[in-house]
Amino acid sequence: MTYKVLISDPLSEDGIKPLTQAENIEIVMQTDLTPEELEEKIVDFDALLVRSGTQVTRSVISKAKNLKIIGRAGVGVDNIDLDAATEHGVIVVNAPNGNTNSAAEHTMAMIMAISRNIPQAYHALKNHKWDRKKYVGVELRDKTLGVVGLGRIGAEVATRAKGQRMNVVAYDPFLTPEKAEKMGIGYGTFEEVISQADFITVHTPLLKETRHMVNAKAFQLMKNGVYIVNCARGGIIDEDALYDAIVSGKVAGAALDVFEEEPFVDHKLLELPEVVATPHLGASTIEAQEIVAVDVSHDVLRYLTGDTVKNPVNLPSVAKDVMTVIEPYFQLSEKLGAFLIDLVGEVAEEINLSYSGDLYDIEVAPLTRNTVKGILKRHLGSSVNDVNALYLAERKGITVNENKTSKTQGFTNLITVEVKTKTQTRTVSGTLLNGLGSRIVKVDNYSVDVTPKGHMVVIQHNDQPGVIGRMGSLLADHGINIATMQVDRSDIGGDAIMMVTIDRHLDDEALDALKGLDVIKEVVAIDL
Ligand SMILES: NC(=O)C1=CN([C@@H]2O[C@H](COP(=O)(O)OP(=O)(O)OC[C@H]3O[C@@H](n4cnc5c(N)ncnc54)[C@H](O)[C@@H]3O)[C@@H](O)[C@H]2O)C=CC1
Ligand SMILES: O=C(O)C(=O)COP(=O)(O)O
Repeated sequence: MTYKVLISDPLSEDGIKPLTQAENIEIVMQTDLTPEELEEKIVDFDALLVRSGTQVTRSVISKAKNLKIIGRAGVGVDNIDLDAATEHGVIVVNAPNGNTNSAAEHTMAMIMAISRNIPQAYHALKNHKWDRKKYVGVELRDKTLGVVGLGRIGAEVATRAKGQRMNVVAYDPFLTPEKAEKMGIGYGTFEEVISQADFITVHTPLLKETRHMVNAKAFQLMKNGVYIVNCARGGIIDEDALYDAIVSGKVAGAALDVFEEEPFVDHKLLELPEVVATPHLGASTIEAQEIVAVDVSHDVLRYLTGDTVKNPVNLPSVAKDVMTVIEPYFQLSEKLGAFLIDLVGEVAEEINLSYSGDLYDIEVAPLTRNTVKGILKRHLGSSVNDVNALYLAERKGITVNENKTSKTQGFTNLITVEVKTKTQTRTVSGTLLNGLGSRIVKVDNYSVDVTPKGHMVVIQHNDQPGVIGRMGSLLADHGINIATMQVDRSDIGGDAIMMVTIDRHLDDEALDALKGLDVIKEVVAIDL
Protein backbone atom coordinates (compact mmCIF):
# COMPACT_ATOMS: atom_id res chain seq x y z
CA MET A 1 0.00 0.00 0.00
CA THR A 2 1.34 3.44 -0.94
CA TYR A 3 0.43 6.44 1.19
CA LYS A 4 0.15 9.89 -0.37
CA VAL A 5 1.62 12.78 1.61
CA LEU A 6 0.94 16.40 0.69
CA ILE A 7 3.39 19.03 1.95
CA SER A 8 1.78 22.45 1.61
CA ASP A 9 4.30 24.72 3.40
CA PRO A 10 8.06 24.96 2.87
CA LEU A 11 9.73 22.18 4.89
CA SER A 12 13.41 21.33 5.18
CA GLU A 13 14.37 18.85 2.47
CA ASP A 14 16.87 17.20 4.78
CA GLY A 15 14.24 17.08 7.50
CA ILE A 16 11.70 15.16 5.42
CA LYS A 17 14.23 12.48 4.44
CA PRO A 18 12.54 9.88 6.69
CA LEU A 19 9.54 10.25 4.38
CA THR A 20 11.33 10.65 1.06
CA GLN A 21 13.42 7.57 1.82
CA ALA A 22 10.49 5.43 2.94
CA GLU A 23 9.36 2.88 0.38
CA ASN A 24 5.62 3.17 0.54
CA ILE A 25 5.32 6.96 0.59
CA GLU A 26 4.51 9.19 -2.36
CA ILE A 27 5.23 12.85 -1.61
CA VAL A 28 3.75 15.87 -3.34
CA MET A 29 5.25 19.19 -2.27
CA GLN A 30 3.16 22.16 -3.35
CA THR A 31 3.57 25.26 -1.26
CA ASP A 32 1.65 27.80 -3.31
CA LEU A 33 -1.87 26.40 -3.14
CA THR A 34 -4.78 28.78 -2.65
CA PRO A 35 -7.37 27.63 -0.06
CA GLU A 36 -9.63 26.52 -2.92
CA GLU A 37 -6.82 24.59 -4.63
CA LEU A 38 -5.95 22.89 -1.34
CA GLU A 39 -9.55 21.71 -0.94
CA GLU A 40 -9.44 20.21 -4.41
CA LYS A 41 -5.99 18.73 -4.07
CA ILE A 42 -6.35 17.12 -0.64
CA VAL A 43 -9.11 14.69 -1.65
CA ASP A 44 -7.05 11.52 -1.98
CA PHE A 45 -4.10 12.28 0.32
CA ASP A 46 -3.44 10.20 3.43
CA ALA A 47 -1.31 12.81 5.21
CA LEU A 48 -0.90 16.57 5.15
CA LEU A 49 2.22 18.33 6.43
CA VAL A 50 2.07 22.04 7.21
CA ARG A 51 3.71 24.92 9.06
CA SER A 52 1.78 28.04 10.08
CA GLY A 53 1.09 29.15 6.52
CA THR A 54 -1.61 26.66 5.56
CA GLN A 55 -5.08 27.12 7.01
CA VAL A 56 -6.37 23.61 7.61
CA THR A 57 -10.04 24.46 7.90
CA ARG A 58 -13.05 22.25 8.53
CA SER A 59 -13.83 22.55 4.88
CA VAL A 60 -10.38 21.24 3.89
CA ILE A 61 -10.67 18.35 6.37
CA SER A 62 -14.15 17.36 5.23
CA LYS A 63 -13.00 17.20 1.61
CA ALA A 64 -10.06 14.96 2.53
CA LYS A 65 -11.68 11.57 2.25
CA ASN A 66 -8.49 9.56 2.85
CA LEU A 67 -6.81 11.88 5.34
CA LYS A 68 -5.46 10.09 8.40
CA ILE A 69 -2.92 12.49 9.83
CA ILE A 70 -2.03 16.17 9.80
CA GLY A 71 1.57 16.89 10.78
CA ARG A 72 2.45 20.38 12.00
CA ALA A 73 6.19 20.97 11.64
CA GLY A 74 6.29 23.34 14.59
CA VAL A 75 4.36 24.12 17.78
CA GLY A 76 1.27 26.25 17.20
CA VAL A 77 -1.77 24.44 15.82
CA ASP A 78 -4.11 27.41 15.75
CA ASN A 79 -4.14 27.19 11.92
CA ILE A 80 -5.67 23.69 12.15
CA ASP A 81 -9.33 23.07 13.01
CA LEU A 82 -8.69 20.51 15.72
CA ASP A 83 -12.37 19.83 16.41
CA ALA A 84 -12.98 19.06 12.76
CA ALA A 85 -9.90 16.82 12.65
CA THR A 86 -11.06 14.88 15.73
CA GLU A 87 -14.59 14.52 14.41
CA HIS A 88 -13.24 13.12 11.14
CA GLY A 89 -10.88 10.77 12.97
CA VAL A 90 -7.80 12.59 11.71
CA ILE A 91 -4.93 12.67 14.16
CA VAL A 92 -2.96 15.89 14.46
CA VAL A 93 0.69 15.73 15.52
CA ASN A 94 3.16 18.54 15.99
CA ALA A 95 6.87 18.96 16.65
CA PRO A 96 6.91 20.88 19.91
CA ASN A 97 10.58 20.72 20.85
CA GLY A 98 12.44 21.39 17.63
CA ASN A 99 12.09 25.16 17.40
CA THR A 100 12.20 26.15 21.09
CA ASN A 101 15.80 27.29 20.94
CA SER A 102 15.37 29.26 17.73
CA ALA A 103 12.24 31.00 19.00
CA ALA A 104 13.97 31.88 22.29
CA GLU A 105 17.02 33.25 20.45
CA HIS A 106 14.78 35.27 18.16
CA THR A 107 12.97 36.71 21.17
CA MET A 108 16.28 37.80 22.70
CA ALA A 109 17.32 39.32 19.37
CA MET A 110 14.06 41.27 19.32
CA ILE A 111 14.49 42.46 22.92
CA MET A 112 17.97 43.68 22.10
CA ALA A 113 16.85 45.23 18.84
CA ILE A 114 14.24 47.44 20.52
CA SER A 115 16.32 48.28 23.57
CA ARG A 116 19.06 49.73 21.32
CA ASN A 117 16.99 50.83 18.31
CA ILE A 118 19.17 48.72 16.05
CA PRO A 119 16.72 48.31 13.14
CA GLN A 120 15.73 51.98 13.21
CA ALA A 121 19.35 53.17 13.33
CA TYR A 122 20.33 50.75 10.60
CA HIS A 123 17.45 51.96 8.45
CA ALA A 124 18.46 55.61 8.99
CA LEU A 125 22.08 54.89 8.13
CA LYS A 126 21.07 53.03 5.00
CA ASN A 127 19.20 56.23 4.11
CA HIS A 128 22.42 58.24 4.63
CA LYS A 129 21.50 59.66 8.10
CA TRP A 130 24.17 59.54 10.82
CA ASP A 131 21.97 60.11 13.88
CA ARG A 132 23.48 59.28 17.27
CA LYS A 133 21.18 61.37 19.45
CA LYS A 134 17.91 59.95 18.20
CA TYR A 135 18.85 56.36 18.84
CA VAL A 136 20.03 56.42 22.43
CA GLY A 137 18.84 53.14 23.97
CA VAL A 138 18.38 51.56 27.38
CA GLU A 139 20.40 48.80 29.05
CA LEU A 140 18.87 45.45 29.87
CA ARG A 141 21.02 44.99 32.99
CA ASP A 142 18.89 45.30 36.16
CA LYS A 143 15.72 45.81 34.16
CA THR A 144 12.77 43.53 34.87
CA LEU A 145 11.57 41.17 32.20
CA GLY A 146 7.98 39.98 32.61
CA VAL A 147 7.45 36.60 30.94
CA VAL A 148 3.83 35.69 30.30
CA GLY A 149 3.69 31.94 29.63
CA LEU A 150 6.64 30.05 31.06
CA GLY A 151 6.54 26.96 28.86
CA ARG A 152 9.36 25.67 26.68
CA ILE A 153 10.18 28.98 24.98
CA GLY A 154 9.27 31.28 27.90
CA ALA A 155 11.60 29.31 30.18
CA GLU A 156 14.46 29.46 27.66
CA VAL A 157 13.95 33.22 27.30
CA ALA A 158 13.96 33.61 31.09
CA THR A 159 17.28 31.76 31.34
CA ARG A 160 18.86 33.88 28.61
CA ALA A 161 17.54 37.12 30.12
CA LYS A 162 19.20 36.21 33.41
CA GLY A 163 22.41 35.92 31.41
CA GLN A 164 21.84 39.56 30.44
CA ARG A 165 21.56 40.27 34.17
CA MET A 166 17.88 41.08 33.94
CA ASN A 167 15.47 40.33 36.78
CA VAL A 168 12.83 37.94 35.55
CA VAL A 169 9.26 37.62 36.82
CA ALA A 170 6.85 35.22 35.22
CA TYR A 171 3.17 34.45 35.10
CA ASP A 172 1.95 31.02 34.07
CA PRO A 173 -1.00 29.19 35.62
CA PHE A 174 1.24 26.12 35.97
CA LEU A 175 4.18 27.93 37.54
CA THR A 176 4.80 26.77 41.09
CA PRO A 177 6.84 28.74 43.67
CA GLU A 178 9.26 25.79 43.76
CA LYS A 179 9.87 25.94 40.03
CA ALA A 180 10.30 29.72 40.10
CA GLU A 181 12.77 29.38 42.96
CA LYS A 182 14.70 26.68 41.15
CA MET A 183 14.95 28.90 38.08
CA GLY A 184 15.95 31.90 40.17
CA ILE A 185 13.03 34.02 38.97
CA GLY A 186 10.07 35.79 40.56
CA TYR A 187 6.45 34.97 39.92
CA GLY A 188 3.08 36.59 40.32
CA THR A 189 -0.34 37.05 38.82
CA PHE A 190 -0.64 38.40 35.30
CA GLU A 191 -1.42 41.85 36.70
CA GLU A 192 1.49 41.74 39.16
CA VAL A 193 3.94 40.66 36.48
CA ILE A 194 2.96 43.21 33.86
CA SER A 195 2.90 46.07 36.36
CA GLN A 196 6.48 45.38 37.54
CA ALA A 197 8.08 44.79 34.17
CA ASP A 198 10.23 47.10 32.04
CA PHE A 199 10.05 44.58 29.19
CA ILE A 200 7.12 42.18 28.67
CA THR A 201 7.37 39.14 26.45
CA VAL A 202 4.45 36.78 25.80
CA HIS A 203 4.94 33.04 25.17
CA THR A 204 1.50 31.47 25.48
CA PRO A 205 -0.44 29.60 22.83
CA LEU A 206 -3.31 31.51 21.22
CA LEU A 207 -6.37 30.26 23.09
CA LYS A 208 -9.76 31.66 24.02
CA GLU A 209 -8.23 32.68 27.36
CA THR A 210 -5.14 34.30 25.87
CA ARG A 211 -6.73 36.13 22.95
CA HIS A 212 -6.24 39.85 23.65
CA MET A 213 -4.99 39.15 27.17
CA VAL A 214 -2.68 42.11 26.59
CA ASN A 215 -5.39 44.71 25.99
CA ALA A 216 -6.13 48.36 26.78
CA LYS A 217 -6.82 47.50 30.43
CA ALA A 218 -3.53 45.63 30.71
CA PHE A 219 -1.59 48.54 29.15
CA GLN A 220 -3.01 50.83 31.86
CA LEU A 221 -1.41 48.66 34.53
CA MET A 222 2.04 48.78 32.94
CA LYS A 223 4.92 51.13 33.71
CA ASN A 224 5.30 54.15 31.50
CA GLY A 225 7.93 53.46 28.85
CA VAL A 226 7.46 49.68 28.89
CA TYR A 227 8.69 47.58 25.95
CA ILE A 228 6.46 44.84 24.51
CA VAL A 229 7.62 41.71 22.68
CA ASN A 230 5.50 39.12 20.91
CA CYS A 231 7.22 36.17 19.27
CA ALA A 232 4.39 33.79 20.15
CA ARG A 233 1.10 34.43 18.36
CA GLY A 234 -0.65 37.40 16.86
CA GLY A 235 -3.86 37.96 18.77
CA ILE A 236 -2.39 37.54 22.26
CA ILE A 237 -1.83 41.29 22.11
CA ASP A 238 -4.71 43.48 21.00
CA GLU A 239 -3.06 45.31 18.10
CA ASP A 240 -5.38 48.34 18.25
CA ALA A 241 -4.72 48.75 21.97
CA LEU A 242 -0.97 48.40 21.36
CA TYR A 243 -1.12 51.04 18.64
CA ASP A 244 -2.88 53.48 20.99
CA ALA A 245 -0.47 52.69 23.84
CA ILE A 246 2.52 53.45 21.61
CA VAL A 247 1.00 56.64 20.24
CA SER A 248 0.16 57.82 23.78
CA GLY A 249 3.75 57.19 24.89
CA LYS A 250 2.81 54.49 27.42
CA VAL A 251 4.75 51.92 25.42
CA ALA A 252 8.28 52.94 24.41
CA GLY A 253 8.72 50.23 21.84
CA ALA A 254 7.35 46.97 20.55
CA ALA A 255 9.00 44.04 18.79
CA LEU A 256 6.62 41.82 16.90
CA ASP A 257 7.26 38.60 15.01
CA VAL A 258 3.62 37.56 14.77
CA PHE A 259 0.39 39.31 13.84
CA GLU A 260 -3.35 38.83 14.06
CA GLU A 261 -3.60 38.47 10.28
CA GLU A 262 -0.71 36.89 8.41
CA PRO A 263 0.72 37.37 5.87
CA PHE A 264 0.46 41.10 5.10
CA VAL A 265 2.59 43.82 3.60
CA ASP A 266 0.84 46.88 5.04
CA HIS A 267 0.07 47.18 8.72
CA LYS A 268 -0.67 50.30 10.71
CA LEU A 269 1.69 49.23 13.50
CA LEU A 270 4.57 49.24 11.04
CA GLU A 271 4.01 52.92 10.41
CA LEU A 272 5.15 53.66 13.97
CA PRO A 273 8.92 54.18 14.35
CA GLU A 274 8.79 52.48 17.77
CA VAL A 275 7.79 49.16 16.21
CA VAL A 276 10.35 46.59 15.15
CA ALA A 277 8.98 43.66 13.20
CA THR A 278 9.91 40.41 11.48
CA PRO A 279 7.63 38.29 9.29
CA HIS A 280 7.08 35.29 11.63
CA LEU A 281 10.72 34.24 11.64
CA GLY A 282 10.95 32.81 15.17
CA ALA A 283 11.35 29.23 13.97
CA SER A 284 13.04 30.04 10.71
CA THR A 285 16.53 28.69 11.22
CA ILE A 286 18.20 25.86 9.36
CA GLU A 287 18.56 23.92 12.60
CA ALA A 288 14.97 24.29 13.83
CA GLN A 289 13.47 23.56 10.43
CA GLU A 290 15.46 20.39 10.08
CA ILE A 291 14.52 19.11 13.53
CA VAL A 292 10.80 19.88 13.26
CA ALA A 293 10.60 18.29 9.83
CA VAL A 294 12.42 15.17 11.03
CA ASP A 295 10.20 14.90 14.12
CA VAL A 296 6.95 15.31 12.26
CA SER A 297 8.03 13.01 9.42
CA HIS A 298 8.79 10.24 11.90
CA ASP A 299 5.40 10.65 13.57
CA VAL A 300 3.61 10.56 10.22
CA LEU A 301 5.47 7.38 9.29
CA ARG A 302 4.75 5.85 12.69
CA TYR A 303 1.04 6.53 12.38
CA LEU A 304 0.71 5.32 8.82
CA THR A 305 2.45 2.08 9.75
CA GLY A 306 0.31 1.50 12.83
CA ASP A 307 2.81 2.63 15.47
CA THR A 308 2.19 4.97 18.38
CA VAL A 309 2.94 8.62 17.63
CA LYS A 310 5.15 10.69 19.91
CA ASN A 311 3.47 14.08 19.73
CA PRO A 312 -0.30 13.76 19.36
CA VAL A 313 -2.25 17.01 19.69
CA ASN A 314 -5.85 15.78 19.62
CA LEU A 315 -5.22 12.59 21.59
CA PRO A 316 -3.70 12.50 25.07
CA SER A 317 -0.11 11.36 24.78
CA VAL A 318 0.82 8.23 26.65
CA ALA A 319 4.14 7.80 28.42
CA LYS A 320 6.39 5.18 26.86
CA ASP A 321 6.50 2.99 29.98
CA VAL A 322 2.69 3.05 30.20
CA MET A 323 2.40 2.17 26.52
CA THR A 324 4.75 -0.77 26.96
CA VAL A 325 2.42 -2.21 29.61
CA ILE A 326 -0.92 -1.58 27.92
CA GLU A 327 -0.03 -2.20 24.27
CA PRO A 328 -0.48 -5.99 24.48
CA TYR A 329 -4.10 -5.43 25.61
CA PHE A 330 -5.13 -3.41 22.57
CA GLN A 331 -6.32 -6.35 20.53
CA LEU A 332 -8.20 -7.85 23.47
CA SER A 333 -9.96 -4.61 24.38
CA GLU A 334 -11.19 -3.93 20.84
CA LYS A 335 -12.35 -7.54 20.40
CA LEU A 336 -14.23 -7.47 23.70
CA GLY A 337 -16.11 -4.39 22.52
CA ALA A 338 -16.88 -5.92 19.14
CA PHE A 339 -17.95 -9.24 20.71
CA LEU A 340 -20.28 -7.61 23.19
CA ILE A 341 -22.01 -5.29 20.77
CA ASP A 342 -22.64 -8.23 18.43
CA LEU A 343 -24.02 -10.19 21.38
CA VAL A 344 -26.50 -7.47 22.37
CA GLY A 345 -27.37 -6.80 18.73
CA GLU A 346 -28.65 -3.29 19.39
CA VAL A 347 -27.36 0.20 19.94
CA ALA A 348 -25.50 0.85 23.19
CA GLU A 349 -26.71 3.59 25.51
CA GLU A 350 -24.04 3.16 28.14
CA ILE A 351 -20.62 1.52 28.11
CA ASN A 352 -18.94 0.71 31.41
CA LEU A 353 -15.37 -0.47 31.49
CA SER A 354 -13.68 -1.97 34.46
CA TYR A 355 -9.98 -2.80 34.78
CA SER A 356 -8.26 -4.84 37.45
CA GLY A 357 -5.09 -6.72 38.35
CA ASP A 358 -2.08 -5.52 36.33
CA LEU A 359 -4.27 -2.78 34.85
CA TYR A 360 -5.34 -1.39 38.23
CA ASP A 361 -2.51 1.09 38.68
CA ILE A 362 -1.95 2.22 35.14
CA GLU A 363 -3.38 4.75 32.69
CA VAL A 364 -5.96 2.84 30.65
CA ALA A 365 -7.62 5.62 28.66
CA PRO A 366 -6.15 4.32 25.36
CA LEU A 367 -7.74 0.91 26.06
CA THR A 368 -11.07 2.56 26.77
CA ARG A 369 -10.92 4.44 23.47
CA ASN A 370 -10.00 1.21 21.75
CA THR A 371 -12.91 -0.73 23.27
CA VAL A 372 -15.36 2.02 22.39
CA LYS A 373 -13.93 1.94 18.87
CA GLY A 374 -14.63 -1.81 18.74
CA ILE A 375 -18.23 -1.18 19.77
CA LEU A 376 -18.93 1.81 17.53
CA LYS A 377 -17.37 0.27 14.45
CA ARG A 378 -20.25 -2.17 14.42
CA HIS A 379 -22.70 0.74 14.15
CA LEU A 380 -20.71 3.34 12.28
CA GLY A 381 -18.20 1.44 10.17
CA SER A 382 -14.51 1.83 9.58
CA SER A 383 -14.51 5.62 9.91
CA VAL A 384 -14.37 5.11 13.70
CA ASN A 385 -10.84 5.18 15.09
CA ASP A 386 -9.01 5.92 18.31
CA VAL A 387 -9.06 9.64 17.57
CA ASN A 388 -12.81 10.05 17.18
CA ALA A 389 -14.24 7.09 19.17
CA LEU A 390 -15.03 9.04 22.34
CA TYR A 391 -16.21 12.08 20.40
CA LEU A 392 -18.59 9.91 18.35
CA ALA A 393 -19.85 8.13 21.47
CA GLU A 394 -20.67 11.48 23.05
CA ARG A 395 -22.33 12.73 19.89
CA LYS A 396 -24.50 9.61 19.80
CA GLY A 397 -25.46 10.18 23.44
CA ILE A 398 -23.61 7.08 24.65
CA THR A 399 -22.17 7.44 28.15
CA VAL A 400 -18.73 5.91 28.63
CA ASN A 401 -17.51 5.19 32.17
CA GLU A 402 -14.14 3.80 33.14
CA ASN A 403 -13.29 2.41 36.54
CA LYS A 404 -10.67 0.33 38.28
CA THR A 405 -11.49 -2.44 40.68
CA SER A 406 -9.36 -4.55 42.98
CA LYS A 407 -11.60 -7.58 42.26
CA THR A 408 -9.39 -9.65 39.97
CA GLN A 409 -11.62 -12.75 40.09
CA GLY A 410 -8.46 -14.84 40.17
CA PHE A 411 -6.94 -13.38 36.99
CA THR A 412 -3.69 -11.41 36.92
CA ASN A 413 -5.41 -8.89 34.67
CA LEU A 414 -9.04 -8.47 33.71
CA ILE A 415 -10.99 -6.13 31.44
CA THR A 416 -14.75 -6.19 31.86
CA VAL A 417 -17.00 -4.41 29.41
CA GLU A 418 -20.64 -3.80 30.20
CA VAL A 419 -23.05 -2.52 27.59
CA LYS A 420 -26.47 -1.19 28.49
CA THR A 421 -29.07 -0.85 25.77
CA LYS A 422 -32.74 0.11 25.96
CA THR A 423 -33.68 -3.49 26.76
CA GLN A 424 -30.70 -5.29 28.26
CA THR A 425 -27.43 -5.13 30.14
CA ARG A 426 -24.73 -7.62 29.11
CA THR A 427 -21.11 -8.06 30.09
CA VAL A 428 -18.01 -9.74 28.80
CA SER A 429 -14.65 -10.10 30.52
CA GLY A 430 -11.31 -10.89 28.99
CA THR A 431 -7.80 -11.48 30.13
CA LEU A 432 -4.33 -11.69 28.63
CA LEU A 433 -2.67 -14.96 29.52
CA ASN A 434 1.06 -14.78 29.83
CA GLY A 435 2.49 -16.11 26.56
CA LEU A 436 -0.87 -17.56 25.47
CA GLY A 437 -2.67 -14.49 24.17
CA SER A 438 -6.17 -13.14 24.81
CA ARG A 439 -9.10 -15.05 26.23
CA ILE A 440 -12.75 -14.27 26.82
CA VAL A 441 -13.25 -15.66 30.31
CA LYS A 442 -16.73 -14.52 31.20
CA VAL A 443 -19.94 -13.79 29.31
CA ASP A 444 -22.59 -12.36 31.63
CA ASN A 445 -22.32 -14.68 34.63
CA TYR A 446 -20.99 -17.68 32.72
CA SER A 447 -17.36 -18.73 32.86
CA VAL A 448 -15.79 -19.62 29.52
CA ASP A 449 -12.34 -19.81 27.97
CA VAL A 450 -12.39 -18.73 24.35
CA THR A 451 -9.87 -16.98 22.13
CA PRO A 452 -11.59 -13.86 20.78
CA LYS A 453 -10.85 -14.53 17.15
CA GLY A 454 -12.56 -15.78 14.02
CA HIS A 455 -16.12 -17.04 13.69
CA MET A 456 -18.25 -17.86 16.71
CA VAL A 457 -21.74 -18.87 17.69
CA VAL A 458 -23.00 -17.95 21.14
CA ILE A 459 -25.99 -20.04 22.13
CA GLN A 460 -28.18 -19.57 25.21
CA HIS A 461 -30.14 -22.72 25.96
CA ASN A 462 -31.72 -24.89 28.65
CA ASP A 463 -29.37 -27.20 30.47
CA GLN A 464 -30.75 -30.56 29.36
CA PRO A 465 -29.49 -33.69 27.61
CA GLY A 466 -29.17 -33.69 23.83
CA VAL A 467 -28.68 -29.97 23.16
CA ILE A 468 -25.03 -30.29 22.27
CA GLY A 469 -25.69 -33.28 20.03
CA ARG A 470 -28.55 -31.61 18.15
CA MET A 471 -26.59 -28.42 17.68
CA GLY A 472 -23.52 -30.36 16.47
CA SER A 473 -25.56 -32.40 13.95
CA LEU A 474 -27.29 -29.32 12.66
CA LEU A 475 -24.01 -27.52 12.03
CA ALA A 476 -22.64 -30.68 10.38
CA ASP A 477 -25.74 -30.80 8.13
CA HIS A 478 -24.82 -27.30 6.97
CA GLY A 479 -21.22 -28.31 6.36
CA ILE A 480 -19.91 -26.23 9.26
CA ASN A 481 -16.96 -27.65 11.18
CA ILE A 482 -16.72 -26.96 14.93
CA ALA A 483 -13.25 -25.88 16.05
CA THR A 484 -13.80 -25.49 19.82
CA MET A 485 -16.72 -25.59 22.20
CA GLN A 486 -17.33 -24.33 25.74
CA VAL A 487 -20.39 -24.86 27.91
CA ASP A 488 -21.38 -23.38 31.27
CA ARG A 489 -24.63 -23.25 33.18
CA SER A 490 -26.22 -21.34 36.04
CA ASP A 491 -27.23 -24.56 37.84
CA ILE A 492 -28.36 -28.09 36.99
CA GLY A 493 -31.28 -27.88 34.57
CA GLY A 494 -31.09 -24.07 34.54
CA ASP A 495 -29.94 -21.54 31.95
CA ALA A 496 -26.80 -22.43 30.03
CA ILE A 497 -24.45 -20.96 27.48
CA MET A 498 -22.53 -22.63 24.69
CA MET A 499 -19.71 -20.85 22.90
CA VAL A 500 -18.75 -22.55 19.70
CA THR A 501 -15.96 -21.47 17.38
CA ILE A 502 -16.45 -22.57 13.80
CA ASP A 503 -14.38 -22.59 10.64
CA ARG A 504 -16.54 -20.23 8.65
CA HIS A 505 -19.18 -17.57 9.07
CA LEU A 506 -22.52 -18.92 10.30
CA ASP A 507 -24.78 -18.21 7.33
CA ASP A 508 -28.39 -17.12 7.72
CA GLU A 509 -29.76 -20.52 6.78
CA ALA A 510 -27.79 -22.30 9.51
CA LEU A 511 -28.58 -19.50 11.96
CA ASP A 512 -32.31 -19.84 11.32
CA ALA A 513 -32.10 -23.61 11.65
CA LEU A 514 -30.38 -23.25 15.04
CA LYS A 515 -32.99 -20.75 16.14
CA GLY A 516 -35.62 -23.30 15.22
CA LEU A 517 -34.37 -25.82 17.80
CA ASP A 518 -36.86 -25.70 20.68
CA VAL A 519 -34.18 -26.09 23.38
CA ILE A 520 -32.34 -22.97 22.22
CA LYS A 521 -33.28 -19.53 23.57
CA GLU A 522 -30.87 -17.27 21.73
CA VAL A 523 -28.31 -17.74 18.97
CA VAL A 524 -25.89 -15.03 17.93
CA ALA A 525 -23.27 -15.32 15.21
CA ILE A 526 -20.17 -13.27 15.87
CA ASP A 527 -17.22 -12.67 13.55
CA LEU A 528 -14.16 -11.12 15.17
N1 LIG B 1 7.28 32.97 16.26
C1 LIG B 1 7.48 31.72 15.96
O1 LIG B 1 7.93 31.39 14.87
C2 LIG B 1 7.19 30.68 16.96
C3 LIG B 1 6.13 30.82 17.80
N2 LIG B 1 5.84 29.83 18.71
C4 LIG B 1 4.71 30.08 19.60
O2 LIG B 1 5.23 30.35 20.90
C5 LIG B 1 4.27 30.01 21.87
C6 LIG B 1 4.91 29.21 22.99
O3 LIG B 1 5.42 27.99 22.50
P1 LIG B 1 6.01 26.89 23.53
O4 LIG B 1 6.79 27.57 24.58
O5 LIG B 1 6.65 25.86 22.71
O6 LIG B 1 4.66 26.34 24.14
P2 LIG B 1 4.44 25.66 25.58
O7 LIG B 1 3.17 24.92 25.46
O8 LIG B 1 5.67 24.95 25.99
O9 LIG B 1 4.24 26.90 26.55
C7 LIG B 1 3.08 27.66 26.61
C8 LIG B 1 2.91 28.09 28.05
O10 LIG B 1 1.83 29.02 28.11
C9 LIG B 1 1.17 28.79 29.32
N3 LIG B 1 -0.15 29.36 29.32
C10 LIG B 1 -1.29 28.84 28.81
N4 LIG B 1 -2.31 29.68 29.04
C11 LIG B 1 -1.80 30.73 29.70
C12 LIG B 1 -2.37 31.92 30.21
N5 LIG B 1 -3.68 32.19 30.09
N6 LIG B 1 -1.56 32.80 30.85
C13 LIG B 1 -0.24 32.54 30.99
N7 LIG B 1 0.36 31.42 30.52
C14 LIG B 1 -0.43 30.53 29.88
C15 LIG B 1 1.16 27.29 29.46
O11 LIG B 1 0.94 26.89 30.80
C16 LIG B 1 2.55 26.91 28.97
O12 LIG B 1 3.45 26.82 30.04
C17 LIG B 1 3.16 29.27 21.12
O13 LIG B 1 2.14 30.20 20.83
C18 LIG B 1 3.83 28.87 19.83
O14 LIG B 1 2.92 28.69 18.80
C19 LIG B 1 6.59 28.72 18.82
C20 LIG B 1 7.67 28.51 18.00
C21 LIG B 1 8.04 29.48 16.98
O1 LIG C 1 5.97 26.57 15.74
C1 LIG C 1 5.28 27.60 15.79
O2 LIG C 1 4.33 27.76 16.55
C2 LIG C 1 5.57 28.69 14.86
O3 LIG C 1 4.95 29.72 14.97
C3 LIG C 1 6.53 28.49 13.78
O4 LIG C 1 5.81 28.75 12.62
P1 LIG C 1 6.42 28.34 11.19
O5 LIG C 1 6.58 26.86 11.22
O6 LIG C 1 7.71 29.05 11.05
O7 LIG C 1 5.39 28.79 10.21
